[in-house]
Amino acid sequence: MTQTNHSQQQDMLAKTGMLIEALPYMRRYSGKTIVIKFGGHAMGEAESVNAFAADIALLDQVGACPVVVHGGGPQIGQMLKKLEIESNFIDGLRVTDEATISVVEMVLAGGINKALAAAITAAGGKAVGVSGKDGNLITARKLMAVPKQSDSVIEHIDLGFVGEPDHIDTQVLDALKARDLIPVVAPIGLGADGQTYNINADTAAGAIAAALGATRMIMLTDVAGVLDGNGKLIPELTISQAEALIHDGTVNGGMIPKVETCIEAINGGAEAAVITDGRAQHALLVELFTEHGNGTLILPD
Ligand SMILES: Nc1ncnc2c1ncn2[C@@H]1O[C@H](COP(=O)(O)OP(=O)(O)O)[C@@H](O)[C@H]1O
Ligand SMILES: CC(=O)N[C@@H](CCC(=O)OP(=O)(O)O)C(=O)O
Repeated sequence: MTQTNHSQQQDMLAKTGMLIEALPYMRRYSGKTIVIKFGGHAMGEAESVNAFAADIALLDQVGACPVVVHGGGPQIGQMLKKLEIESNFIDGLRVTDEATISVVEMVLAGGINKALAAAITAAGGKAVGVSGKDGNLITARKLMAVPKQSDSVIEHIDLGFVGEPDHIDTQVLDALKARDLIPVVAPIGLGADGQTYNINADTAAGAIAAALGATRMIMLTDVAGVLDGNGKLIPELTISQAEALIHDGTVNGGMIPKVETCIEAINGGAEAAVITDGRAQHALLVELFTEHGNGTLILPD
């Protein structure tokens, strides 16, 4: 036997071992809905999109029901810059005027949504891209920014066409899932007033996970998960423990809305949520098909 054949054989044996270890977890998620939020930062280059797409196709092939909700903040920013449209964020939300909402919809629903559905399909899954405007999936209401006290005057901040989900109609998702099609959702909502709203992708994923009663909502971001005061990953948190970390300031900045969204998703009907690093290779598969996963698992109390 040549050296190459020997090492190929070793490699195959290692892969088989991994497969055998993963089998019970694959069974655990068979027929279960997994909502995955794929953020614009986690997307990075085409390579990361293709790797993510392959993981989603595999999840589908082993019998789980993945539902992808994607972001695209950095990509929207690039397009706005190209078009010389100024863009500002308040508390992590993009102030969205009329010109901006057209660009947001074009980039999310027109560009990223279709590219992601095509990548998953090319990887062997059959994905269908929709936006929250399709089949009343996300009915949105204008998001009223939390008023801030400044010199005892309450400042109301108008974010323009930024919305929050008012109602999720799961019919479109249920129909796709029933035909073994993988839904890929762009976080755009339609108001009862006919207005198109820009919705933060984390918020949209949380609302969809709650409405579907998902077994897991997995948020792929660019940190390992929720970190403690020493920067060490916390593998598991109950809702009360997560709330305490927000309260004492350990969880701050962009991690606050992420953890809050996980808590809301669980309180709304999802079984558990995970925050993990989407840049790590096969983050999704490691999370679901190994005993301890690799991020922070948030569970009900
Ligand atoms: N306790 C914490 N654990 C992990 N990240 C934290 C924590 N507190 C604040 N953060 C910050 O939150 C960021 C993640 O939020 P954000 O940048 O909004 O993610 P995304 O772009 O994926 O939506 C981290 O990069 C980190 O700087
Ligand atoms: C209201 C609001 O801020 N919407 C976001 C929607 C995209 C998003 O959330 O993308 P990431 O997950 O990549 O950040 C935006 O316009 O950037």
